Amino acid sequence: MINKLVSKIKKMGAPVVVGLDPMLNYVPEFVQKKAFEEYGETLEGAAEAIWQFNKAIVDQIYDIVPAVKPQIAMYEQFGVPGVAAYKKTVDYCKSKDLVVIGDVKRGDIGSTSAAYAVGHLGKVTVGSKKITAFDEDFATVNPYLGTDGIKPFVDVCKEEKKGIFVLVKTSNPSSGEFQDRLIDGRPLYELVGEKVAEWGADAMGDEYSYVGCVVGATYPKMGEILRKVMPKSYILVPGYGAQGGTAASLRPYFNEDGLGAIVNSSRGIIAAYKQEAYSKFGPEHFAEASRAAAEAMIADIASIF
Ligand SMILES: O=C(O)c1cc(=O)[nH]c(=O)n1[C@@H]1O[C@H](COP(=O)(O)O)[C@@H](O)[C@H]1O
Repeated sequence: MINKLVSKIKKMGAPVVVGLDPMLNYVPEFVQKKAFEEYGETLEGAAEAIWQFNKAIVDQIYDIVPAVKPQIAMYEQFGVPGVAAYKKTVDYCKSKDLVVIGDVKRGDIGSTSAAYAVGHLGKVTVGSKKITAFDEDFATVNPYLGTDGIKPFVDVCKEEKKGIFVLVKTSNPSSGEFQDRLIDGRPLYELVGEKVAEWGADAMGDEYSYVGCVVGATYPKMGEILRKVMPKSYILVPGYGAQGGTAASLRPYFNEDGLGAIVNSSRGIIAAYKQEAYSKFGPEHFAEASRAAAEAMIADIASIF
């Protein structure tokens, strides 16, 4: 999948991921109303509303961006119907040939990580059959439990030719509380970065490893250092747009050839119609506003090269 991701990025000239983080209050009234008429103001109604919202946006962006990143929390908040909407979204995006990064942020003791890895990236054994469950192309993984929490994911990635993005330096304001702490004089994020390079070394695609990492757009100096620490890992860069990250600071996350990083924006794209800059679209044309915002983001990032 890393090979497919890299080739789609090259073909489209767009190192951009659209984050599908559908909060109900981003879904225009008319979409909510229709879903509630059918299913009532219920979890099923909410799940239908976010699914219809996602579908309209995906139809507008699948030909200009290589990948999407559905954030499972936004679906899980609606319980079982929400998780069904997550799976429907994953399947629909794959049918449109988008690379799907499941933002599930898993990681546990080895045996539990193995179950997460199988459920999200691999195949689960049921009697004599092996069945895919969520079947995303990539998953985000939390490294706090160390090597035995990561290895089951890497094993499944090698089997299935899928990938993971390991949290190394997150975009949020408190990320330094633990991640910047010095251990033997070196920040923890750097030590995690070295581990990512090690975990990924024997799980190589053509140019990049199946093991990528996450480094927030809000910490560009660290992005520059981490690019060198993990030369073969693709960097998933969240924090552009709504969290204040700008294209101007993103050049060091990329390699010389313009590859090596992919930048996510969620709210900035999916709720674009609520922004002044895209207000001309109005709520009825929310998905066209998302396309315009994605085009603007692609142009903004292209301008740094
Ligand atoms: O793993 C992530 O994607 C992630 C890591 C990180 O350090 N910061 C971060 O914002 N994210 C996710 O990226 C998305 C950012 O959304 P926006 O701020 O709306 O663009 C959310 O789904 C976050 O959960």
